[in-house]
Amino acid sequence: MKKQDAMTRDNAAIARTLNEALPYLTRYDDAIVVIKLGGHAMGSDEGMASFARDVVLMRTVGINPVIVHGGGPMINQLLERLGVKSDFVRGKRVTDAETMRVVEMVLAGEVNKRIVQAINTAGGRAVGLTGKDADMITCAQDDPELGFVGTPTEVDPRLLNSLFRDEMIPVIAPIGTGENDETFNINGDTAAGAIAAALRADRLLLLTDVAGVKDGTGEVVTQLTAAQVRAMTADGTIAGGMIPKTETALAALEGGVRAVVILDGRVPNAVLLELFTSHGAGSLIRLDA
Ligand SMILES: Nc1ncnc2c1ncn2[C@@H]1O[C@H](COP(=O)(O)OP(=O)(O)O)[C@@H](O)[C@H]1O
Ligand SMILES: CC(=O)N[C@@H](CCC(=O)OP(=O)(O)O)C(=O)O
Repeated sequence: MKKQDAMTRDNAAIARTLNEALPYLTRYDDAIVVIKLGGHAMGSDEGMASFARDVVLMRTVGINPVIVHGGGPMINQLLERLGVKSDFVRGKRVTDAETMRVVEMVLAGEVNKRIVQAINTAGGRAVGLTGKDADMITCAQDDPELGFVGTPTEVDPRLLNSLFRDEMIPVIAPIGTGENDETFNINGDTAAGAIAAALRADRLLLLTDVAGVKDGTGEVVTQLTAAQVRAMTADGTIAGGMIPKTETALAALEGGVRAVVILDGRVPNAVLLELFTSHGAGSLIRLDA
């Protein structure tokens, strides 16, 4: 095929894609979409740049995106370099005072700023925060056995709402403050769920490293009700790292989030596929059918 013909064909495909996205673009106008970006879903620099462009595109078409990130693997790397041993109990990091310092340095410093910079390079205006800023996330201690691990008891969304008015993109590290001024380490999924509930978000997207919630035969279930999730947890189909994710999903739905999607963040343009096409990319969970 001649070069000119190929270009005409590519341009036609782009135009058709934009045309087909129109119903979705109008559906999500002014919607609040909270995206949890886990450490495992944060791949190469190209992957991060592509994710950042997706987020800027969302903002450009009138969505209010909020990024809540993890960074477990990056915390592990620094702890290892410092020779600090780290254990997990039921998916949560046992966090003593020294570990907490490292967690805050890595999440609020390195990881948060990497995402902020990628979004700004892509043409957005991202603002990096932790739950400490403007007293956004107040925590109670989770289980004393876990040390400085917190469960959000109150999320104040006012700062986020003012950022939306100025079309800025909040990027939030999962760290909160305790009633006695402690610094708490929050599981990234839990923090994203609590923030989404406080915002009554239209969507909470949990980006992970599997295609979605799988049934007993290993097939991804594309639509799930809260009742189905409970049944699949009770019979052991949902296990391991998927448990905190589905628990977060149910808590967020009960807190007023309209729908939660668990999807593979490593798939290029996963967020756009989910929001703007009929090929929803993962498992959509709602309270009722
Ligand atoms: N029913 C299920 N469907 C999909 N994944 C499941 C299921 N049950 C357990 N899992 C496990 O949950 C993992 C996702 O959790 P996790 O590794 O903690 O994600 P992340 O690091 O992105 O937070 C999957 O890689 C898979 O091994
Ligand atoms: C309490 C707790 O476990 N906090 C997590 C916070 C980071 C996180 O959640 O990172 P991922 O999303 O990449 O797993 C931790 O210390 O690893």
